[in-house]
Amino acid sequence: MANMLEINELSGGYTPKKPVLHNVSFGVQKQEIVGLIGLNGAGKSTTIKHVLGLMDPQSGEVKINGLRFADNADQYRRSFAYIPETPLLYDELTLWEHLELTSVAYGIDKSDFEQRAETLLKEFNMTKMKKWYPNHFSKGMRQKVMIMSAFLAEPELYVVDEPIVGLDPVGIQSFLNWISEMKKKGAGILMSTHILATAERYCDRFVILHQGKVVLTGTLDEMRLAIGKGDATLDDIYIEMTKDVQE
Ligand SMILES: Nc1ncnc2c1ncn2[C@@H]1O[C@H](COP(=O)(O)OP(=O)(O)OP(=O)(O)O)[C@@H](O)[C@H]1O
Repeated sequence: MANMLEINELSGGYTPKKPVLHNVSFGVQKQEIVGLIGLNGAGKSTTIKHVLGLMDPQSGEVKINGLRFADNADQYRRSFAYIPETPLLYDELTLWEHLELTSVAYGIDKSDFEQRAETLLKEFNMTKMKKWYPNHFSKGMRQKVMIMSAFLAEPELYVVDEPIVGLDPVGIQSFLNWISEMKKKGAGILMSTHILATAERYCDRFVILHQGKVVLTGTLDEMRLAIGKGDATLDDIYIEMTKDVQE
């Protein structure tokens, strides 16, 4: 199956003289969750910034459905939703207004919007906070606004950076159920996380980044085969791969 998100030989970073990413290549297909994992500073967020179109590749390319950000920024942006690690909210907008803003940005019609928004508010236990402003939200509630906004858009691709840190166990379960449901409906998901036990259960494939390079990629079984340890957990594989490169 063709990749929906395609990263080809991407090198990039914050200054041209010192790239952070070196020839990174991987893809995300429809109906799969790909876990992007690596140590602090490995380059996960930098990869995500390139996918979002916030940074230009120094070489190589990033395409969503065959389109680069530079080809058509509006169309490119509308094909994905991003759930950031740190929630970014507007102090002067209520929770409901945040959701409305998302629906306008993604061109969702009013009746679809209202039905989806009410369902999400119920799922994430936020119905009674509909008219609240962000300064009354806890950290987890702020994160839920970002999550609900992304799910409201129902994009083809979800780009998710550490989504469950700060959520309570019920919120985590709602997030994981919903993301699995979106996958079943055809979405592709790129998820960066340090929570390996969850990644192992929910991701179909993994990309292990180390020092800005892809050091291993594949399903859990493919990675086990690659390191020659048939019963390795994702933790074991991760430690093995980052240890090898450090030596
Ligand atoms: N704004 C920036 N300007 C310059 N260098 C940066 C900037 N942000 C990150 N870096 C550098 O890029 C490299 C990769 O960082 P990145 O944030 O992509 O890592 P990460 O894998 O997301 O780490 P973490 O798990 O800690 O979030 C690091 O060496 C970091 O110091």
